[in-house]
This record gives sequence, C-alpha cells and structure tokens, in this order.
Amino acid sequence: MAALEAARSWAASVVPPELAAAAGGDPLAALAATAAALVAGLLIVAVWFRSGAGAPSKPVAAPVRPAPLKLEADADADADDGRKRVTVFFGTQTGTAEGFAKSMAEEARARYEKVVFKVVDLDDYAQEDEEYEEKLKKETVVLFFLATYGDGEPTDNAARFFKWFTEGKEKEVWLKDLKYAVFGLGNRQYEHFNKVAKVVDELLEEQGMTFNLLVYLGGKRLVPVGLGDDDQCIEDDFTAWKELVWPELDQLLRDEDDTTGASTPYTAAIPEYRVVFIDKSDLSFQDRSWTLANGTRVIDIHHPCRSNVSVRKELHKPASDRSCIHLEFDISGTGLVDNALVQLGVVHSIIKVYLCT
Ligand SMILES: Cc1cc2nc3c(=O)[nH]c(=O)nc-3n(C[C@H](O)[C@H](O)[C@H](O)COP(=O)(O)O)c2cc1C
Repeated sequence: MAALEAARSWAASVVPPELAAAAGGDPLAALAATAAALVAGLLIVAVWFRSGAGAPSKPVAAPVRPAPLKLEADADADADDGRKRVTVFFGTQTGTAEGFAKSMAEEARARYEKVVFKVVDLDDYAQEDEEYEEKLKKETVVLFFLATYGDGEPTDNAARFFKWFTEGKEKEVWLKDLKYAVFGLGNRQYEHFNKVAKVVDELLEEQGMTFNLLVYLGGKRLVPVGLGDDDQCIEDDFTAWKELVWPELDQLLRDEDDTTGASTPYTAAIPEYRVVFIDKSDLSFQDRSWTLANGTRVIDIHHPCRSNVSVRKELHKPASDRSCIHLEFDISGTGLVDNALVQLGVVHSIIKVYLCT
C-alpha cells in the first residue's frame, strides 16, 4: 500500500492536473491511460510500416504490354491431327497489331471451320534463334501483322525475330513452301513508313524465289504487303487488305467438299445490297425519295436516294484476273446524316463499300 501511495504521489508530480481530473482525480490512473494510448499508437505505426504503406515510394516502372492471353481456340493448335494450319504472327507495341491478328484469326475460323488458326506473339514463338528456323520450316501458311517504330525499327516483341530474319543465313530451301501475307502497321508521317513490314515481305519473297523459279511457278506471297496508315483510318486499310486475302485463302484452305463457301456467317450477317449502274441522264432515277406531309423525308429500299461516289479505286493490280473496288459514297446532303453533326466531326458522311469478285 505504501508503495502504491508513493507511486501515486510521484504520478501527481508528473501528470498535469487537467489530465488527472479527466481520470477521476487519480494521477496514477491518468498516467496508466496515457501509457496504454502510447503503446497502442506505436503498435499501429509498426503494423503500418510492415504492410509497406509507410515505405518510401518506389520509382514507377514503364508500362509493359500485358502478357497475351492464350486463346481458347489455340489450345489444340499444336496437335498433329492432319488439319490444315495457319499461324498468325504479330509484332506490336501498343496492341493494335495484336488486335488485328486476333480479329483476322477469329473471322478466319468462322470461314474455314476445319482449319486451325494460331495467333502467336513473335517473341513467344521461339526461345532461341535456331528455334525460329526449326519451327518456321513446319509452317505452310503464315500471316504477319507488324508495326514499325522509331527510326524504322521493329517493336520490342518482334526485335529478336527481325534481327534473326534480316541478318541470318540463306533460307530459300525451307522457305520454298511457305505461303505468306504481311500487313504493316505504321504512319505515313514517319520517314520509314511501314519499313518493318516491307522488309519482311521482301525478304520472304526474295529468299524463296530462287527455289520457286527452279521448281514450280506459283506465288508464295499471297497478296501485296498491306500498308496500314494510322494517320488515316488504319481499320479501313485492314478491311481492304483482308478482302484481298480471303480469295487467296479460299484457294489454299477450302476442301472440295467444303460447303461453308464464301458466304460464311460474316457475309451472311451483312445486309444485301443491289448495285444498279445508272446513266447520269436517266431522269427516272433522279429522285424517288418520299416526303411525308410533316416534311420528314423517307429513305428506304423502295425510296432510295442518290449520293455521289467520292472515291473509286481498284485494289487489284492490272495483271490480276480479279477485282476489288474500293468505293466511297458521300452521303452529306442526302438527309441520312445530320449535316451539323458531320461538321462537328461527330458522325461521318462517307460510306465505304468494297465490291470484290
Ligand atoms: C514513337 C512512335 C514511333 C513510330 N515510328 C514509326 C515509323 O518509323 N514508321 C511508321 O510507319 N510508323 C511509326 N509509328 C506508328 C506506329 O507504327 C503505328 O501507330 C502502329 O499502328 C502501332 O501499332 P501497335 O499498336 O501494334 O504497336 C510510330 C509510332 C510511335 C508512337
């Protein structure tokens, strides 16, 4: 008891009277409460530091392209079951080429149900340089989607392949059977527009040529290199290039008993259009649109409106026996789009159509 009294009188000398009053007038109780609060505070600080929240902030790493997801349809892509196979490679920095490669493969799977399409990051294709040759020898049809960066450089994930492919030894013998098509992703504002795609396309063609000339006649390059330009609309470039590729793939991938035909789910989903060529002087076609009593103009299949063709380009070379015409219709002023919104850039007044045979 004497010790307790001694402690209480020492506490009274160190604890401020207001604090002792808050603890019911007992300076020892006030001191105990203060010590408990201090210990609890220290514990909270210790836990906070352990959790890392109090650690000095680390430098933020540069964003890294997320690892590509393995597509479900790729799961059986390596199985040797006698099915035809197409490998779709991509070299990308910000994902556009990867997106195009996946979209192409997805559409192709619907067109050619019996064929295996595999989408591959060029970096993942081979761990060692020698593996590129080993694996490419087994390919029969490949599609490349390659972006160009910097001073005409490949993307990070295509750099190792590009170095090996451009600096490596002669490849003509094993390239002889490889059918290929290259789509480049670039921007015309840069000096080396689509350089990587152009180089890969040319090397593939050149390196197999000697052998091709000797052994058989037949192009290895399925279509001219696609030069996607994101200064304009790169999606349109991709669409136009695809229209050239499908007829070539039809020849390579369709079996004789294949009934899916070119009218695959993709084309079936597109509404049918009737193309009517009219003479400028034919006044009966001048205007069949119909205006309601309230002034609303009706435009439908029975009441078509005229629009001007602002662009007409044949995408095939003159030597080709096929045709793919890129048409652009300017529908401003037809009432199909609001001109004010067109002026603001909210909607487009150009409709692009590809007429291909
Ligand atoms: C920093 C930078 C450098 C680029 N350099 C080139 C170039 O030299 N040549 C070219 O054609 N395009 C160049 N481009 C355009 C890209 O290739 C184009 O945006 C492409 O669509 C990107 O594809 P990705 O998203 O698959 O990486 C460059 C773009 C950036 C941002």
